[in-house]
Amino acid sequence: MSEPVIHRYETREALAEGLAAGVAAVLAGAVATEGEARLAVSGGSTPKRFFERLAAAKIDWRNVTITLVDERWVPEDNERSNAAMLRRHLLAGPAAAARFVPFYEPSTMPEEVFDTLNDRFHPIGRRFDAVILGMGGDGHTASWFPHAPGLAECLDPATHDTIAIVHPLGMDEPRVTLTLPPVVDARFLALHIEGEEKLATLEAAKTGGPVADMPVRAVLGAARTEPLAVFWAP
Ligand SMILES: O=C1O[C@H](COP(=O)(O)O)[C@@H](O)[C@H](O)[C@H]1O
Repeated sequence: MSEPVIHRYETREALAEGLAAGVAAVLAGAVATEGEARLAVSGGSTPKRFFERLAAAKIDWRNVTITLVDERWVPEDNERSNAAMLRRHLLAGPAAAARFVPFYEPSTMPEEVFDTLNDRFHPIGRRFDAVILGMGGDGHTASWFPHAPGLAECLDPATHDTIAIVHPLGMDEPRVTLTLPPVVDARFLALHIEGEEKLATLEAAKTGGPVADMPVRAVLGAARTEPLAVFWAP
């Protein structure tokens, strides 16, 4: 397990500014050298401020592809949709010119459209210029929930699938998520967390133990040239 580098900010605003500046530099660099850039971001509530700062970055968004790290299996008119949150906070202003690749397809269960989604994500999933993860208080990241049916498929380092389906215990909604390889193969990999409680969760994950108890350990334990960058503010 390589030690993550923790970037501590005094405020959530300063964190959003700092993370957005870093991600914008990575994307601009990829556009300049390769003609295009690929970014995967998390959903939930934490990234909103960061999205709004990033959306204003002066880069050639027409050559940037953005997708989610994971999605709740709900249509975009549902308030729990990560895609809807991303459209509101990131695909606004200059960043509206980016190409967005969503997970959700109308169907009752994601299993019905797994092949379509896997084919959709395969070309962009290897390899991302930047992946920004979030984390829940239970140690889940992406939609890798502790002991969830589907977790083993998510975390298989040898899988050729870019996405996996998860059925988190105690939740009605299925999830669709990137698998471990496209996440840990990202050029720039960051974990964006806020609050003392999440810092304590990260510290608990770092002490070691079963990955299925705290799936964020799969990221902490991945062999990478660059260490995981943690962006934290109280
Ligand atoms: O459900 C999810 O939760 C995590 C953490 O969300 P937050 O609201 O605590 O920031 C998020 O990273 C993930 O993308 C999302 O689907």
